[in-house]
Amino acid sequence: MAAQRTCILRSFPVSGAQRSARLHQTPIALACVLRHCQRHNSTNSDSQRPVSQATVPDQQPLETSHLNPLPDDYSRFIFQDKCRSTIWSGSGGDGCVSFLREKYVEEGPPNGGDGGSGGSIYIQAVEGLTSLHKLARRGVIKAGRGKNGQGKSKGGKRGEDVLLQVPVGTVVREVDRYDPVAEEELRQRHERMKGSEEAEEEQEEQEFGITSIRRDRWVLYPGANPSDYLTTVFPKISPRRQHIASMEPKQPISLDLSHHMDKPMLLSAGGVGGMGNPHFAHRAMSRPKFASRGEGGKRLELEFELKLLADVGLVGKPNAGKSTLLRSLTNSRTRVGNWEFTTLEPNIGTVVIDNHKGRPLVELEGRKPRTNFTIADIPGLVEGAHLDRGLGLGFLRHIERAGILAFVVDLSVGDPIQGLKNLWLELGEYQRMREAEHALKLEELAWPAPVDELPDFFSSEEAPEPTFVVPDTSSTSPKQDLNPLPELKMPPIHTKPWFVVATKADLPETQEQFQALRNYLAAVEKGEADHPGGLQEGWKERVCAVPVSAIKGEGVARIPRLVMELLG
Ligand SMILES: Nc1nc2c(ncn2[C@@H]2O[C@H](COP(=O)(O)OP(=O)(O)OP(=O)(O)O)[C@@H](O)[C@H]2O)c(=O)[nH]1
Ligand SMILES: [Mg+2]
Repeated sequence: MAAQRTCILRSFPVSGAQRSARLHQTPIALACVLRHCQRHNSTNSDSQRPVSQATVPDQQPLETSHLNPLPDDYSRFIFQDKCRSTIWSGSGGDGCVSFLREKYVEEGPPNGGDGGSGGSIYIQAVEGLTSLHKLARRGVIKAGRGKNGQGKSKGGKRGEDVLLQVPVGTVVREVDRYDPVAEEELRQRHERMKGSEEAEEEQEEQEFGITSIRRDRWVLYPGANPSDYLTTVFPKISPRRQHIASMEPKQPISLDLSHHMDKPMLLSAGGVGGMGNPHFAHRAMSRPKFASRGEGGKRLELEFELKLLADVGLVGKPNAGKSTLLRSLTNSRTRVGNWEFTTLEPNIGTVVIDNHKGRPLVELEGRKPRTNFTIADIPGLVEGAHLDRGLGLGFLRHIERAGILAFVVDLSVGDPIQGLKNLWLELGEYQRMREAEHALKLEELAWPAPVDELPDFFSSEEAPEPTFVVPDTSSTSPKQDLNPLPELKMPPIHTKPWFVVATKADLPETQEQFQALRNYLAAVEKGEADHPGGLQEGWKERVCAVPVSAIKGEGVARIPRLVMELLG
């Protein structure tokens, strides 16, 4: 076993399998990776043999090309579909204590500048990104802190904003939050509710506590003694937020970024800068020797989950030719190989239908003309994938949102009709799993929150305003982890339009198989045969099979036209 492991490490440096092993760390997945490696090694051992040789035993081996590449001719695609990040919006800079100093002006008026506000965090879903790995790598993300104000009424510089760009189809969910402004509001409210007398007593008891609170909120003139924090009479100011904070999403954050966003969206506004000493000047105190500190930045712990958003999802058994089909339709350089589980991570490709001439080939009624559409290729589904065989059903979530499903069946292996039925069976199981999951989440939500979780002072007559309710930020409560992702409004899989791509039609003795498949689909369309998934309400309006030889690029031109018809 040790020798085998060493062999994997040495002979599989391209890291596709290693990445996958990290992603799917189940024994089954690991077994698949091992199998993959063994196959990879066996391919390497007779490395000069063209890939298609095994597929076409009696024919001349096809020349290597874009559609029949060597096993090493593929682009590396780093894929990560889930990650958790901690983001900190920037704290505001402190206000400045300063006074005008000029010749003949002995005691000038205060002129301390305000602190700059902290940087905010924005999010934007953009087309073209297909993975969350860049975000995952960043770990803790911090926006810049605002600079402190300076003398001569110079305001501090704003902190740097941070923009998080994520792929379209990302779901963002809040796990935990720490908001110092909300905490301060809560503290002040608590004080008010307790009554001034009690508060005074408490103040005396907790002198040290008060000192630290005051130190957190106020800046004294340079050279002041620490005891001055107790003797100085500070005005009462309530915590402040930047105006843009009103544009933050409602808490707890749950976003479904299913469209390309032209403009970034505010996720967390930075803390507002502190006020310089001129703000506190009044008739009784014309030269205040203190300024306020900037508000602290907010911490958000967010979970990101990507569900690829493609127009068409390719579903097929391993080695059916899905990736070759993707290569023939798009410029994708996804890996192709004559062994199962060549594809271990989803791939997405764009089919350009306007020939780069700026005029769309297909105009859709009442919709913006499309110049392209996207196709997602996922790892193959083996029989019994719902029992976690092969790579399981997990990757199906990436085609869950696809508008159209394309079932890729290999005409050269077994009965294509049975193959199609098996694929539908797995889809049906996946749909059932999703429904059960959904029901479970609804059940969890229906449970009322235990009363003892609420802070004790909430039980008094005055009900708290919702904005002041801050979750317990000292630790991430396990209950919060159970919160479901926002429910995605998606039609059930079986109601989506679908068609069949019958591949490897160039191989001998595939004609009869295709005829049988075509007759079966015609019968399904007419209602003479059952839906392949045995679903009464399944979509069967215009089901058809397209014979192709993806490896030669033959017959594939019909697919974009068909997709555009179905999308319209
Ligand atoms: N003769 C012939 N061979 C094909 C055709 N399409 C694919 N192949 C071959 O079939 C093998 C598997 O192709 P892939 O595209 O990697 O299959 P896949 O469905 O992506 O496989 P997994 O990624 O393992 O799920 C490769 O050796 C291809 O060269 C075709 O139309 N004709
Ligand atoms: Mg593949």
